[in-house]
Amino acid sequence: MLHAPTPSPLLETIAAIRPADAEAAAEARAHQDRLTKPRGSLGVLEEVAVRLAGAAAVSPAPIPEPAALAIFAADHGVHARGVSPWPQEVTAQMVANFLAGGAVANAFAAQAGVPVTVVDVGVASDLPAAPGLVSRKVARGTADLSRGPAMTREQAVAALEAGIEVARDLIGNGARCLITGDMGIANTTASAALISAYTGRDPEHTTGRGTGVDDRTYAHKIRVVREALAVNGLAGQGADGSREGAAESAEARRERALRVLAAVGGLEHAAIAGFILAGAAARVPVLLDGVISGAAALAAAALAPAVVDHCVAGHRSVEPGHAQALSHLGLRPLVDLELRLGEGTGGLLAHPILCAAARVMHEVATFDAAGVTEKRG
Ligand SMILES: Cc1cc2ncn([C@H]3O[C@H](COP(=O)(O)O)[C@@H](O)[C@H]3O)c2cc1C
Ligand SMILES: O=C(O)c1cccnc1
Repeated sequence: MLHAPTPSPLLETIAAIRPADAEAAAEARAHQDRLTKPRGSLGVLEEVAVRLAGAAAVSPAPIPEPAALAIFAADHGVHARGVSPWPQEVTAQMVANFLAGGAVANAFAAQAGVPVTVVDVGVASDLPAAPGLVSRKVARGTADLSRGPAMTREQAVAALEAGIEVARDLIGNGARCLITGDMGIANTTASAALISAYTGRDPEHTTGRGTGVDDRTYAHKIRVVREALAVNGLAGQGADGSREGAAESAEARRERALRVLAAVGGLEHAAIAGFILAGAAARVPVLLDGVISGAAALAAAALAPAVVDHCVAGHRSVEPGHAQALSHLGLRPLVDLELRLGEGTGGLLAHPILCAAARVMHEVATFDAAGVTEKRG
C-alpha cells in the first residue's frame, strides 16, 4: 500500500485553523453583562474579551500570558532603488543591538516582562551565532520587487515555515500570546506593495515615509511601489480572494495569495505570516505590531481567512498603509501613539491592555455574587 504523502507544515497549519466559536463568544458577552460595572463601561475592552473567548473557544478565555516576542529580520533587494534613507547594513547592526538588549523593543519587552527571540530569515550578511538568535536564513535578502518577483514560491514557503516553526517552539515553551516584530531596512516599501496587492488600494494610499524620507524620495517610493505591482501583474486588483466570490477553490485562492507574497513581499513578511498562522492554529492569540505585521497579516488572511479571529491589532502606526490593512482585516487597534518604529514595539505596549481585558472576566465579581443591586429597567 502506498503511504499518504506527509502534509507540509504550511498546509497542516492552515488546515488546523478554526474560526471563532460563536457559543463561547456569546457566553462571554453574557458574563460580561453580569459583572459589577455598568454595561458597556469597559468599551472596546469588552469586545476584546469576547473576541478572545471566541478565539479560544472557551469563556472566559485564558489570560494571554506569558507572551513571547519574535523579531523577524531580513533584507530587501528594493533597497537598491533608494527607497530608504538608511544603509542596508543597519538590519544586521540592529539584530546585534536586539541581542545586546539595546533597542527600543528590548526596553518595552523588559517593561512588559516579555522575552525576545530574534530570527534571521534573510539578513544579507552572515550573522555570528548568539544566544537568543534563531538562524533560519532562507536567502541573503530578496530580489528587487520593482524588477520582478522578490522571492521564488519555494523561498516564500520556506520563510512561512520558519515562522511556523518559531511559533510552535515558543508555544511549546509555554507562550500563550505571540507578539509579532520585524527588522528590515526598506521593508515599508514591500509592506506598501503587499497592502496594495491584497486590498486593491492605490499605492498613494498605502505608501508612507517609513523611517523618514523627504518629499522627493516619498514620490519616488510611490512610483517604485507602482512599478512593483505592474511588473508582477498585480496592479488594480485585490488579491485576497474576497471579491472573487465562492467560485474559486480554496486551493486556487491560497496559490494566488502565495504568488502575491512571493512577488512583492519580504522574507520577514512571509515568516511573520507563518508565525500568525501557527498561533491561530494553536488557538494562541497573536498580537500584531505595525505596518509590516499588518501586511503579513493580510497574507496570512489570504491564505486562511479564519486567522483574523485569532489576531488582535496592538496599535495603529503612522504609516497610511497600516490603517488600510487593519480596516481590510476588520481589526481595531488597541493603542494609537503615533509610533512608526516596528520591532514589535506597538504590540508590546498593548500586551498589558489585552491581559487586563481578559483578567476582568476571571476576577470581577458578578452582581449576584457581590450583592450589588443592578440598575432598574
Ligand atoms: C535604527 C533603526 C531601527 C529600527 N527599528 C525598526 N526599524 C524599522 O525601519 C525599517 C523600515 O523603514 P524603511 O522602509 O524606511 O527602511 C525596518 O527595519 C523597521 O523595522 C528601524 C529603522 C532604523 C533605521
Ligand atoms: O509602522 C511601522 O511599524 C513602521 C513604520 C516605519 C518604519 N518601520 C516600521
